[in-house]
Amino acid sequence: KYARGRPKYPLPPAMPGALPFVGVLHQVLKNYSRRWDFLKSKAEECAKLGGVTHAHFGSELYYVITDPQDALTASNQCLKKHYAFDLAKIWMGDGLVLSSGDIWKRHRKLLSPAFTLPIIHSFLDVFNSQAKKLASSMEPHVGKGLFDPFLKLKLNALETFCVGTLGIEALDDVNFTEKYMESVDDIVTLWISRVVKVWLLSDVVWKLTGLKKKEQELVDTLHTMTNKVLQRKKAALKNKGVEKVIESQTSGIKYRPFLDLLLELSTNGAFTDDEIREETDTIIAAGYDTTSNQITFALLLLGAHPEEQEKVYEELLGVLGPDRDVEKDDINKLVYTNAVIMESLRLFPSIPSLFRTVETDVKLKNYTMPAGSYCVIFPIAASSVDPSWGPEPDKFRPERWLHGDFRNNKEYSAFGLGKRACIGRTYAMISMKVTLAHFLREYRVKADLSNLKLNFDFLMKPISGHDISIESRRI
Ligand code: HEM
Repeated sequence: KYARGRPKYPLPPAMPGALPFVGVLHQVLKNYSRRWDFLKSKAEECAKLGGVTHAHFGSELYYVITDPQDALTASNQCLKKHYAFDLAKIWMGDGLVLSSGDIWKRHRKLLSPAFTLPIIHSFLDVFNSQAKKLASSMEPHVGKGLFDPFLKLKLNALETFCVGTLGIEALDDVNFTEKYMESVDDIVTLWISRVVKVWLLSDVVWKLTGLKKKEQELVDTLHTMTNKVLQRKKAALKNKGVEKVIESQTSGIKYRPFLDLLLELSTNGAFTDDEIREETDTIIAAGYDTTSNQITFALLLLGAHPEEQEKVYEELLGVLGPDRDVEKDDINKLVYTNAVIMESLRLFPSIPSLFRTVETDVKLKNYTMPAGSYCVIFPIAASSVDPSWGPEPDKFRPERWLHGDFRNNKEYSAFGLGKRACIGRTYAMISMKVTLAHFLREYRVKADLSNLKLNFDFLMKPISGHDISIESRRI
């Protein structure tokens, strides 16, 4: 209490269950293996207490925010990430997700042209062929009972990235995606244990436990892999010339894949070689796990809601017929499919909370957060207890997206809020629609949500009970 000093401004209600000295530290440790249930219950309690609460984590002051207007203010005013994200700098440096201040502003401006709608439309060939590849890889499971589709979905999303966004024409190392994915999973697990088991935050302890060495080995593996890709790409561009553009067959749009654009920026001197590697690692890491995770949630929800699944199927047949690829004019016609994805993002947001540092005093509607505190913004996690989402906010009802009049910004909040909102939102939405379009025309999915268990590292993930079964639609 002494270390915390007297609060500079009146505090919002305390988060229930906080103890005088440790704040909510004991709860965080106790709920280590159920981190998502814990955070969600805190978000719901916060919503019931008016949308802003406070808690101490040791001597640190945290504001928990669920109120939509305050969430937007905090997202826009507190652009610096929480210090826990600095752990990942050893891997992603000052890539877009981790950087702040002028570096973030400059990189965001330079990278935004790579994520516009015409560029994403030009990836449709890759999205369609990858979605068909995914659907046929599921064939051996038809009629064979429950299986876990998660790994295949993840590998497929990572491969889609490599081929489409990065523009790597051939992956000669067939284990590239597996190796990359395993190393990412291992390093994230290390960091989460370091943040939650606070004694590991000491560099000395981190080194003594041997975990620092393990971390460095994983980072080296990831850097070596990205550097290899970059060198190969550079050599190819040197031979063909930087001006080379690819023409998409589906959209007819000429485009320059993400890596080519980055390398072009480096020839202009806008990015150094290190910055290019950092941004490449960042975009891959931020993109493949999120989309495959979200597709898993959408399949589980549809598997547990056969009526809604039939409505998606009917829409897909109506717009695309039984076999046709998704073309750019189809995307806006898949209204119900879109609603299903949005509803899955609302109920199971892959990134449910934004952790930020308060650098200068920030005025919310009823409270002021002092510089030096932190905020945890839940743009959507309390929606299951929020009546403004319409009837039965805790239930899967895609219809709410067809005629909902939600408060401003809400429909996008699963992709973050304000200036730092997800740069890959359009990529994610279109690639998920294409994946579902091929998968659901091929198979009828069944799932049981009652055993679903989730956990939360940097993403909210299904850890058990997410098996599905599939039957062919073609018989
Ligand atoms: C379902 C899929 C996705 C979801 C739910 C999602 C969600 C989010 C959220 C909530 C944020 C804000 C994080 C914060 O403010 O702390 C974010 C940021 C970001 N996302 Fe996504 N994302 C998805 C897919 C993608 C894809 C496909 C890409 C890349 C192609 C991507 C790249 C990024 C990047 C680079 C940032 C950092 C932006 C910045 O700080 O300026 N995301 N995402």
